[in-house]
Order: sequence, then structure tokens, then C-alpha cells
Amino acid sequence: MSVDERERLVEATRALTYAVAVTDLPDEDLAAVSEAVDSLSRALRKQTRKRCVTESVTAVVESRPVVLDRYNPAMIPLEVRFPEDGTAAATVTLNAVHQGPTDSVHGGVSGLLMDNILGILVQSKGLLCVTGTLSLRYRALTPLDRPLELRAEIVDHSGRRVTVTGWIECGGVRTVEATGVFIEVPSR
Ligand SMILES: CCCCCCCC/C=C\CCCCCCCC(=O)SCCNC(=O)CCNC(=O)[C@H](O)C(C)(C)COP(=O)(O)OP(=O)(O)OC[C@H]1O[C@@H](n2cnc3c(N)ncnc32)[C@H](O)[C@@H]1OP(=O)(O)O
Repeated sequence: MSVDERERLVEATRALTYAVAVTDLPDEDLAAVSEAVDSLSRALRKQTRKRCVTESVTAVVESRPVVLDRYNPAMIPLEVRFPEDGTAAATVTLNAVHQGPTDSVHGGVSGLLMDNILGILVQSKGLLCVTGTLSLRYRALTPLDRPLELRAEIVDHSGRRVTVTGWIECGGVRTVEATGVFIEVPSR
């Protein structure tokens, strides 16, 4: 499968996930749909790989911008920009698939987004790191269906520890603040 075809399949699958999450069809109409979806799964499983297609470390260091989780339909694709000031930035809109409290983003999903943008900023500097600690402060509910602005900046690098802060804003309101301590690991 060419990469473009894979991306098209992943996008279609995300659209399916959204449709499943919000469909209000009566139960009697769902059986046929389930049958069709099962049949698609069987078709795809005829040939599988062990792990998802992911971005290589080299691509993360060299390409600008980079799209995280482009090929994993269960994850949130994040196009990360790297402005001249050395930060990382991304814009994303979430929907009912990532719902937590009514009309708001699930807190764990906000944590995932923060881990990803803080982590990718560190990787983009050529520092191979894993997350050691991620702390989150939820200042306000993060809305669904509205563009969210994500940002990350490195505030300290001492020894193997890289400290990064970041946040999520919506309409100028900061809803989440994060601090991550990333630990450099030997290349594998
Ligand atoms: C393999 C690399 C992968 C790279 C992938 C690249 C692809 C790029 C594509 C896309 C990127 C997108 C971005 C992704 C973002 C998501 C990232 C994640 O979700 S990572 C998964 C969650 N994290 C874990 O599973 C860690 C599990 N923990 C460990 O592996 C170890 O505990 C580790 C490496 C963190 C530390 O273990 P030790 O044995 O190597 O080192 P010790 O001696 O314990 O510590 C070294 C120094 O770090 C400090 N340290 C250790 N843990 C700390 C912590 N949690 N907080 C603060 N400092 C800590 C220590 O105090 C020490 O400092 P002193 O050198 O003495 O000054």
C-alpha cells in the first residue's frame, strides 16, 4: 500500500470512528453496519505488520513541519510547526470521539497532546528522550469542535534532564498548562 493510500484509509477510518460515536440510528439499523465493518476488518487482517507505521527519529529532526500519528487511526494527527523562536506549535480541533465532561475534551487526551508536543520539541532538537514526568494543570474546560492552539518551549537542559513547558489555549483562554521532564536515553 502506498503511503498516500494508507493515509486515505486512516482518514476514512477516523471518519468512521466519528460516525460510530455519534450515530443515532435505531438498533435495528446497526446490525447490517456492524456486519459490513467486520467484513472490512477481515479484509485488512489478511496481511498485517506487528506495529503501526510511525515517524522516524530522523524525520522528526529533519522535516518541518512534522505530522505526528498520521497513520494511527486511534491517535490524533498533529501537524507540528517549529517557529524561529525555538518553540513548537500546533493547531487541532477535537470532536465527540475525544469527549470527556460534556462538550469538553477528556483530560487524558489533553495530557496525550501535551506529551506529544512537548516530546516532539525535544526530539526535534536531536535529543533522544522519553517522558520521565508529565504534570498537568487543568485551568478551565477545553472545548470540543473549536480550534485549540498548542505550544511548547524548552526551559532547562541539565545533565540528561530536559524540562519543557507547554499549554493549550482556545480563543485566547489558557485551559491546560503542562510541565514535562524528559530524560535522554541512549539511541536504540
Ligand atoms: C526510545 C526513545 C523513543 C523516541 C521516539 C522517537 C520517535 C519520534 C517520533 C515521535 C515523537 C513524539 C513525541 C512522543 C512523546 C511521548 C514520549 C513518551 O510517551 S515516552 C513513554 C513514557 N515514558 C517512559 O516509559 C519512561 C520509562 N522510564 C524509563 O525508561 C527510565 O525510568 C528513565 C529512562 C526515564 C530513567 O532511567 P535510567 O535508569 O536511564 O536513568 P536514571 O539513572 O534513573 O536517571 C537519569 C537522570 O534522570 C533523572 N530522572 C529520572 N527519572 C526522572 C523523572 N521521572 N523526573 C525527573 N528526573 C528524572 C535522574 O534523577 C537522573 O538525574 P541525574 O543524572 O542523577 O542528574
